[in-house]
Amino acid sequence: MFFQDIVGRFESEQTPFYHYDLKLLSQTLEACKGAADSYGFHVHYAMKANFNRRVLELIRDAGFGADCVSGNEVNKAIEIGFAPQRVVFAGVGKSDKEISEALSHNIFCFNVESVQELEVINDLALKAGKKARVALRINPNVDAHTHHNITTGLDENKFGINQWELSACAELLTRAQNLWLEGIHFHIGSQITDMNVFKSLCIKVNEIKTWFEERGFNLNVLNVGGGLGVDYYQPDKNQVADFKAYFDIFNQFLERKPGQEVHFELGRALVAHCGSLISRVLYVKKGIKKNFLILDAGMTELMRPALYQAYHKIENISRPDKASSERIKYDVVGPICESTDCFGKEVELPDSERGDLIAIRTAGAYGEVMASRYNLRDEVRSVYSE
Ligand SMILES: Cc1ncc(COP(=O)(O)O)c(C=O)c1O
Ligand SMILES: N[C@@H](CCCC[NH3+])C(=O)O
Repeated sequence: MFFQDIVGRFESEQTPFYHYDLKLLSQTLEACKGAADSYGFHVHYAMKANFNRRVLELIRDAGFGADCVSGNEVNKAIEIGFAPQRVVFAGVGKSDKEISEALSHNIFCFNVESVQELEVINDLALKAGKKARVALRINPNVDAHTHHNITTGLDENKFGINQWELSACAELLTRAQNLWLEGIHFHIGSQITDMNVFKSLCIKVNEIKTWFEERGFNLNVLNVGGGLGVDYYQPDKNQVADFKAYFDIFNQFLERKPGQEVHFELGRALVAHCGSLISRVLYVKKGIKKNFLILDAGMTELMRPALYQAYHKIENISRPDKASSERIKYDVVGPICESTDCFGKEVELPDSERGDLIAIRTAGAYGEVMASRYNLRDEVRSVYSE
């Protein structure tokens, strides 16, 4: 059992808290970096997945760049010590203030999501007396075959520049004095587990890259975004994602010229498994139709189940011995005043009692960062093991 060695230490901690296994994080980073390096690929960590300081420091030290989606993320990446030339800034609604600040940091590149944004960055760069490096985030209309709410690369999505606007971009780039085109950028969605999706993406990227090159544009960078999924059902079996298989697809199907760099923006696959939300059973309610385990953590600490009906494995880590004996079905819920505040329905667990510690697994990505103070909850704490 994953927590066997440390559950004693958790007893004295005030719950709920996020637990980060920094050793597992390091192993994951090493596996990813090794696989990427073997093809000469560059990975920018998608900070939106988790911007916990300790997590970021390890990622910085492992040699990753940072992919940011707000001015505050850019500032934090710089403050933590990511080199500005390894920082990229995407986002469909960058404010003038955010753009100007990022320009002042001399970040590597803006991933630009509309024709109008290109104009604005050009104007702001002119005012700042700079040349802004940009990549065009293009919406490739490739279906990521993931949850509808985390799909980003279809025509119906707000993200990226539509393909019918490419001529307008090309025209603008030819006359804009303060823009420098670095490359093209794509991100089609998250929690993608079907590798054929990435193959389809490569085919589309090749097509769009050719379109630009035929018009005389030189693309230094092909940025294919992130999206690699993890196994939420068997976190112990598949603790480290198969980065080799993932990068293999791009090595095989993406056409790149000598000197052309391939960039990735992985978030979830790097940090999901190292984090768990640890909570305590406050009450056990045995009903006629249902049994409820009421925890001291709720959707305010981990929003994914309420937002996407996402599955997270739930374990009673105070009672590992009973795993093979009688199990009871519980709806595992939080204290928040919302009916969707539920981590799992009909979850089979050992007969549980008030005070038991419950682990909600694979919560390192889009967990702590999406926490809220709704119901005036305390800010969620973090505990680490190395
Ligand atoms: C532009 C961009 N890049 C990278 C990511 C990271 O995605 P993931 O955590 O699925 O790897 C996201 C989030 O989906 C994103 O919007
Ligand atoms: N927040 C989402 C992923 C969205 C990624 C950002 N585009 C999740 O929890 O799965």
